[in-house]
Amino acid sequence: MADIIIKNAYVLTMDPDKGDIESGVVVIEDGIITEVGSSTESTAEKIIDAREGVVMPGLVNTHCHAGMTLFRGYADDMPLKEWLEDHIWPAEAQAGDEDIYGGTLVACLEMIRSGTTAFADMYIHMDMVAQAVEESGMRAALSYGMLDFGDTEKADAELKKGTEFVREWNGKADGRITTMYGPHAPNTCSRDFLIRVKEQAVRDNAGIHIHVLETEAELDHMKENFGMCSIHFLKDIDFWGPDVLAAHCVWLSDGDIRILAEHKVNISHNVISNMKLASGIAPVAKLLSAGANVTLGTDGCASNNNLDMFEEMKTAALLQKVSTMDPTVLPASQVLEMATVNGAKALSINSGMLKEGYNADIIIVDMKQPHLSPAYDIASHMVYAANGKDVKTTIVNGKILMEDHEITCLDEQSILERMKRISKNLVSRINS
Ligand SMILES: CSC[C@H]1O[C@@H](n2cnc3c(O)ncnc32)[C@H](O)[C@@H]1O
Ligand SMILES: [Zn+2]
Repeated sequence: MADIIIKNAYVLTMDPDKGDIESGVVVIEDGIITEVGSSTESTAEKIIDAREGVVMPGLVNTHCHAGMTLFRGYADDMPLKEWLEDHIWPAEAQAGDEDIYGGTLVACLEMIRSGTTAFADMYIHMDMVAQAVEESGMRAALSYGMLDFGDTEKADAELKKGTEFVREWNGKADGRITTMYGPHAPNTCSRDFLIRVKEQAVRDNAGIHIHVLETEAELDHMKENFGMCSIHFLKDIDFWGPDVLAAHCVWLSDGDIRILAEHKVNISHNVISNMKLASGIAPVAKLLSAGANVTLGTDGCASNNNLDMFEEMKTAALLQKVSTMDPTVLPASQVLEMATVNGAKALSINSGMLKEGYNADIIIVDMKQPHLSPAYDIASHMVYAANGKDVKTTIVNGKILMEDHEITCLDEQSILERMKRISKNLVSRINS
């Protein structure tokens, strides 16, 4: 007998071999999708009637700092350097284990509610982040964010912490947690440190998550100090490869785009954060044309200021169209691919499609709503008309984390109460 059968659904499989199914079923057993389309199986522990709903793969958020829900609305309307150096970093220095744990739980609630089933995170107090992810039921690729600023003692300590985290948590939570190395950026990590991180990641067979060319200031810094941009600098030290997840990638030349595509680097496009911090417009249409694996991420809550991947999809499509003055770029189907199939590939997880043998990371979107009516083209609605609040059911690894808008995996009220308490205490510590 199956664990879950979802029936009577419009199934947006994202599987190119199968396409969409008007009224089909998805069967789940032991956390894995065992059938999609039609099924001979009619009994299951749980049957979900998804009539008037769209069943699709959960969205994959490829760049996040989940604990930063703590700083949602804390420092707005300024450029990255000032935002980080004068506000966020001093505030993070005051945050402790309890704060990051509480902030990450809020992020998990927000992501589950808005249809994200997996995310890549780079942050601090990572044992607490991993504990929160384990409890939430979500899937995540976690990395401890390391900065050395050229200080060799700090570099040693940071790499030790990063390595311990990678080794301790990889494969934990029934395989839902995987780990990566997280050197912060080429302008906050020294050349030697980045070389050591790459060597360590290769030894541990782990991926690397890094911010790259987010701002023009980074480009200027790299040119002044190394005579080349971050993309060429990282190429020079043999850093690039399909194991790397590069967030932002805004300030790219055509040559940089070729390097990223040739080395099969995964790129996380963080359009809303880039717009809010006025960092610039990433050349996403060109990256996709060059064959790069472009995915979507929200970045942290302090530069977005939410974790809704539906907003990210729509904004990514619209900004590329208007900035290239070409309405044909980033059509809805391609944006959906970025948020599902491409994201799963970047995190090396067997998710992102509804297909036999894939992880049962699935969401159901409620279509019985004025803003989704009529429904000629489901992909169009998912990108241009829907939002995170339309997600009514979220399943990860075959476990229901939200059903009919009701969170089933976490105690939502107590998490929100905890956030009130910890944020108040944190701000009073920062201001004292
Ligand atoms: C050391 S953990 C990660 C580190 O990154 C900071 N951060 C958050 N958003 C951004 C961004 O857009 N660019 C660069 N760094 C960012 C976060 O506050 C943590 O300190
Ligand atoms: Zn970031």
